[in-house]
Amino acid sequence: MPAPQNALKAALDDGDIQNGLWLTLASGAVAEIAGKAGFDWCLIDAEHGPNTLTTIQTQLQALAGTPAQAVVRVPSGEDWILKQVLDLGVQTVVVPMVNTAQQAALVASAVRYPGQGSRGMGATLARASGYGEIVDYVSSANEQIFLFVQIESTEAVENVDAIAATPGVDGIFVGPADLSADMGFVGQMDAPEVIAAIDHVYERAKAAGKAIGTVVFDASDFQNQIDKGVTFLGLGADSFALQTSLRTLASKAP
Ligand SMILES: O=C(O)C(=O)C[C@H](O)[C@@H](O)CO
Repeated sequence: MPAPQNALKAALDDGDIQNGLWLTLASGAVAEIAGKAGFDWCLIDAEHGPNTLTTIQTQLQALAGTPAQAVVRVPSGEDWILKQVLDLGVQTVVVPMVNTAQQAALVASAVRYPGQGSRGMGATLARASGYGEIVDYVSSANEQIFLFVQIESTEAVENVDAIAATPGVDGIFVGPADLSADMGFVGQMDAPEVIAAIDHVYERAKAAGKAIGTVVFDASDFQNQIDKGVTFLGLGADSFALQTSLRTLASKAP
């Protein structure tokens, strides 16, 4: 029995648009609600969300019972955290703050087993292999991994061609908040200079044949992103609960 097929990878490899939600609340219940809502994917954010390996596992278990595919953004591209997260069973990972081709190569190596990388051997006892049930996991896992690296600094934009050309990098994810801040436009993700840099990254990622991802919080921008070639599109976050609460209060009888 081989590793489970990564349906999100298959869809992105086909160029299909995949809409998702950012999970920032580290809640299994919220992950389950979001997974049932109809998103193609739900991303467990361990960079900015208050997540531990235990909360990541809980959310993966919750999402397993829903149609949504699970994605994890790790806090950083260090091999030890990638190993632990992959052993929990996720197959699509987003790595923040990748600024050079050298960093991209190290991350690409960390997410695949020897032959294509240097991922540590431990999954035969872990959730990723069904605690040993998937006897061919190690020999089939590499091909089901989908790695997004984040371009979110001026340095990364300058290096985007080399990063995108790195073997094992499957997608290029633009972090508009961090990129704009690094460019000197803190909080101004729609500054013309920022938009121009993002458009450049999109064009170079397309030229390299890589999937393009980003996350936006303004519904009026969704189609614009898709028109530019984004297929892995975050439409918001679970912290929308606040917005829903405010709208509910605003609609109450006087
Ligand atoms: O820099 C960014 O923008 C991202 O990487 C996405 C944010 O971290 C996410 O929390 C949405 O603001």
